[in-house]
Amino acid sequence: MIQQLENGFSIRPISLNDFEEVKDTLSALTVVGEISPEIYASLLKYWDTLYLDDNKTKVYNVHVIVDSSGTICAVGTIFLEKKIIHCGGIVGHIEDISVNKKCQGMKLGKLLIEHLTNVGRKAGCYKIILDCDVKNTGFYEKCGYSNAGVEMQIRF
Ligand SMILES: CC(=O)SCCNC(=O)CCNC(=O)[C@H](O)C(C)(C)COP(=O)(O)OP(=O)(O)OC[C@H]1O[C@@H](n2cnc3c(N)ncnc32)[C@H](O)[C@@H]1OP(=O)(O)O
Repeated sequence: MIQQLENGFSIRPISLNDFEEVKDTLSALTVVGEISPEIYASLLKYWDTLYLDDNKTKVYNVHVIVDSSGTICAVGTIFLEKKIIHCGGIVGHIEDISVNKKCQGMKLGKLLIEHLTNVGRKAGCYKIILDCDVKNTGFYEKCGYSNAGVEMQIRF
């Protein structure tokens, strides 16, 4: 399931061996904190158990962009939520988008969003949504997204 992108980059689902590089790449987004290789492995195993009704489309699609040497440059997720409304429709949630600091500004973020959006479109999503900081709205607009409201949260 490796897909070639431009300039020697490619995109593929996350794998067990990606542990350290994915943590490093996610640190451009937020504090990753303590997570053991065992918990990482069980998370990947859990994601591998969840499929939509077609038994082919994964609910959790966590994908990485790698360069020609195989080094991870970006990571991002689309989670596919099956709903009651819209006739049992599917909403895609784009989450945890992070481009390694060394690779920012090289259009990898845009390629990643386009790829994940395509995963959602192919799965039959009637919409794809995401939360982001105001400073990133310009980036998502360049990816075809538009402002659709306000994020609310309660933190524990
Ligand atoms: C749902 C979520 O996870 S939101 C969290 C997003 N992630 C983060 O904030 C983590 C740290 N930042 C990053 O990982 C990256 O900088 C990202 C994901 C915001 C952008 O990825 P990059 O690879 O650096 O951006 P990319 O090179 O693809 O830029 C595509 C276009 O968007 C523009 N752009 C990039 N970032 C921004 C921004 N913050 N504001 C406005 N425009 C932007 C670029 O100039 C480019 O425009 P162009 O096509 O006209 O030349």
